[in-house]
Amino acid sequence: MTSPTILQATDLSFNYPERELFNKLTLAIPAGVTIIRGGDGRGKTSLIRLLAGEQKAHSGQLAINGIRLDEQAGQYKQQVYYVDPRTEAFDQMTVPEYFASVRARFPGFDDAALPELLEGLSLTPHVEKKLFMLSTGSKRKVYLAGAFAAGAVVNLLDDPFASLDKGSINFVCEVLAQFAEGGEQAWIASFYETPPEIPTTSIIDLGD
Ligand SMILES: Nc1ncnc2c1ncn2[C@@H]1O[C@H](COP(=O)(O)OP(=O)(O)OP(=O)(O)O)[C@@H](O)[C@H]1O
Repeated sequence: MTSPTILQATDLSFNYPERELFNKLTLAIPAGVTIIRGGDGRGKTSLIRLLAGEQKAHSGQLAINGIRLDEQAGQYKQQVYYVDPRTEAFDQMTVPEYFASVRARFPGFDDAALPELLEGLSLTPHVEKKLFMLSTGSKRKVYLAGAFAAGAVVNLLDDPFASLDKGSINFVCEVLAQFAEGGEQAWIASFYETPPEIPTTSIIDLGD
């Protein structure tokens, strides 16, 4: 059975002045887990930012469940969970305050999932800290926990294993494996190599 398309990209073109990245790229991303794989500098981060609506394509169209970014940007972005791992925008929030900000954006936020997510990602000792006090890995784990709880239609995870301990990587694999089993959410994660532990619905290969 083929899953219905959640995110449709049509004829997407995007280049940096000295680097051609995407030329009329068309993608039909279904529910489940889609891996963006590619070597250094192949454009994984750029593609994630384009799909999130954070980076404007030079031409082409994006739509989530028929809602087009160029026509209804607000409604398109309301369906997307994406956090730039380098952002300092949430640094002054505690972990619960960060989750409250995610809850405010996504009506399907799953409060009941939080204790298991915090435990599985070894975040429990850090919950009262502000984000700027956390290590790079712990901060990334807070953003991942936010994604897993948010209930967004489209979830974009840029290199979700980066800076994570082995136990947390295993936990991320387990959670993504659950999301791979259908549902109505698209999980789009970039990796240098396709992780064999995660059952994938589709692969976008940007080459080596
Ligand atoms: N703001 C920018 N201006 C110009 N070139 C850029 C910019 N951002 C990225 N690039 C270049 O575009 C290419 C793609 O970058 P991108 O970060 O999307 O790739 P990536 O696959 O995520 O790479 P990596 O795995 O190394 O993070 C790289 O060659 C990078 O140097």
